[in-house]
Amino acid sequence: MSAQPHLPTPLPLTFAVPKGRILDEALPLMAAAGVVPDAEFHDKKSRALSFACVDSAMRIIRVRAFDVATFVAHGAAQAGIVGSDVVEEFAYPDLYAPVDLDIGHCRLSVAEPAEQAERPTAVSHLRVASKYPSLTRRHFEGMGIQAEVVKLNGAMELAPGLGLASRIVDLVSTGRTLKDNGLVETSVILPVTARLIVNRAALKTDARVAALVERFRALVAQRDAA
Ligand SMILES: Nc1ncnc2c1ncn2[C@@H]1O[C@H](COP(=O)(O)OP(=O)(O)OP(=O)(O)O)[C@@H](O)[C@H]1O
Ligand SMILES: O=P(O)(O)OC[C@H]1O[C@H](OP(=O)(O)OP(=O)(O)O)[C@H](O)[C@@H]1O
Repeated sequence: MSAQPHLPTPLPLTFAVPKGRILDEALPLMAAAGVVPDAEFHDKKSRALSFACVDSAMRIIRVRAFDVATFVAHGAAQAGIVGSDVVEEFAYPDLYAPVDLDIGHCRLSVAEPAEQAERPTAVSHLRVASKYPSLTRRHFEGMGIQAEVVKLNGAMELAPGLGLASRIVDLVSTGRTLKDNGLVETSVILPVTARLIVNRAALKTDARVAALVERFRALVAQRDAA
């Protein structure tokens, strides 16, 4: 009898998720698609960032939302879940977002102080505070305005009152944060939902990635039909 050829064990498929607010809505969908992290993932005291899965051929990494896209675009993770705001901001050519998961609904909007919005003036240049420099520049360019973006990572709403910028571009959900900081939404740049994202090369070369996309696709179709 001839010996079986020794085939290398494939590395676990790495699935990246953001650590914050999308996660609660994403976990049930992931579970239905067979992406189930082990108990340590839910242990608040654990400082681990990478977790085994019930399916030992997978692992989950938990990173910041913007970094989910970076890990997947560079092939360090093969798939993940992230908001379309992040997908559009980076526009990585190697990142493909094949499934709209219809969770994590919000919008990327321009906002400014209420009293300023009441007296609009024509301008050719603006200073805008945002975590989204690329989307911000593109939006204002489309209006013939050159936007100088002051990059902030949070608490954007403080910028106009403190003279850092005349406007902000930030995510809005209930509108409460804008209201409580004396700002009004003046235009919507992008409606946002969470997407399943995959690395394009991995999709072509790893059948497990294509199978994962099909499972998420089927789940979303099933939910839409219900
Ligand atoms: N009201 C909201 N504010 C911010 N993000 C929202 C909101 N509603 C939905 N989202 C989605 O959640 C994403 C942020 O996800 P999450 O909070 O999981 O990330 P995070 O890694 O904790 O973020 P950060 O890096 O800012 O700490 C946004 O990119 C967006 O797609
Ligand atoms: O319209 P709302 O329902 O008020 O939500 C919008 C707020 O939520 C997000 O901040 P988040 O709470 O994620 O904190 P962050 O400033 O750390 O991003 C976003 O940046 C807004 O500040």
